[in-house]
Amino acid sequence: MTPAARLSAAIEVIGTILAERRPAADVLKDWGRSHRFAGSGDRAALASIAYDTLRRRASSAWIMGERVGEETPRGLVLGMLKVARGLDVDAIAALCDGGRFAPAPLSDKERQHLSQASLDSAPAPVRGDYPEWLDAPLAAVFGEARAEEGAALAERAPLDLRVNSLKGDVEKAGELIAHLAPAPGAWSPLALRIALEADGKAPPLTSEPAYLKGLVEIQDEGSQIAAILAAPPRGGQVLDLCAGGGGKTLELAALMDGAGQLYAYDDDLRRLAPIHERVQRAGAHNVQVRSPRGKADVLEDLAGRMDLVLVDAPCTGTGTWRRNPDAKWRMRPGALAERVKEQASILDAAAHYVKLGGRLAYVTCSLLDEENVDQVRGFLARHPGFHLVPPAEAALALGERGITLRAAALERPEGLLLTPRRTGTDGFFISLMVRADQAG
Ligand SMILES: C[S@@+](CC[C@H](N)C(=O)[O-])C[C@H]1O[C@@H](n2cnc3c(N)ncnc32)[C@H](O)[C@@H]1O
Repeated sequence: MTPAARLSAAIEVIGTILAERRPAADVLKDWGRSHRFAGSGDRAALASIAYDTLRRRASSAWIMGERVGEETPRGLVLGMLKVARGLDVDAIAALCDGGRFAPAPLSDKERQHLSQASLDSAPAPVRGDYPEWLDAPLAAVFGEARAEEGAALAERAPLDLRVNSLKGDVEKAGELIAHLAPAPGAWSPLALRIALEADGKAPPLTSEPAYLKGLVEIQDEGSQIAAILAAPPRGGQVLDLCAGGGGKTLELAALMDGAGQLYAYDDDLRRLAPIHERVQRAGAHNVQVRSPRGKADVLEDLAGRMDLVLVDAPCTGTGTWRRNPDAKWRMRPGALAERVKEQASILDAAAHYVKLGGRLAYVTCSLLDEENVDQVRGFLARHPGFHLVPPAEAALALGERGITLRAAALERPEGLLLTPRRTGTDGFFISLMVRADQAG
């Protein structure tokens, strides 16, 4: 396919994503199935145009004189070429030459917008590329910086790896994947960062021997920091209550040096399923997966026994918009209210497993106070036996890097908030509490 034909295909795909409100990945997969002639390079280029357009939806629409919700797929893609890829009007016109598979030539109005419009006077939700209804919640957290925070969340995310210390060290991993030019992480001593290719494509990491042998895992550095700050004690008893596919479970196991016992639970059997194979691959022998079994209480024997309970809570995922740009436009106020309710109930359940002197780590990949500091305040009010661990103390788990992390992150008494703009990671909130009183 020519670059112009890829552009036409992207306009069609964006039209379907917006009209049917379906996840971009599904629509792109369907497109690939019904266009078998397209090669992997075409599919990757198309995905890259579609995701960049979704990342910059509000600013792309603004540039073309349109508004989110009333915009045209063509306007969005053309606007994106200017705001995200920096193409000038002549370069865009050259792609839209009206040829057989190319988009129609630019109209005078489109030419005018592409050559003259700017984001300078645009409101924060446009400059930050997020839905208008989230302006007030984001302003409550970031104030005047919300547009810059949003803009950083509208960038492409790098590919972060975590070296599995149960299988080897950073040097060994670095040698095995030297051809991918990994750079050390800024905070996590076991993080390696791989730059994306020009079109935003990530290398096929899961086919690398280092991955197949369990020496490296794919994990955003923010997620890595969350598990490090949770500081699972070596030889201790730890419960990962919302383990999902086991991203943090594997890291906790490595931080525990494979000693002690780590229980991994998730109330969704399907989400938990990949953990079995991942635990094997990682050589994480101290992990015991507790799968839900109908109404049976599969964690009953752990009550009051845990040195650490990690609640990596279900959340709106506002901190991961770089990786899921279509999710930010699908998010609705009702979903936020729903997550807040779930989080409070999971936190209450988690308290039950923490032993006296044990800790509760609350983590979300959300940026919103409702899911973060408010949630922690609510929990402490309902559970007076728990006290906050000051973020300064929690950050000590990172040694000297903890000092710079605190300076970079948004620090509140309840915890630390990492963001792409501040820490170059996905957005993560991390709060630590200790059970100081039997009352719980
Ligand atoms: C943010 S994800 C976990 C990601 C995972 N810890 C990782 O690092 O890959 C949140 C998880 O919480 C699970 N969950 C939701 N409600 C739950 C509940 N009441 N008890 C346990 N897990 C729950 C969801 O199924 C989901 O897998």
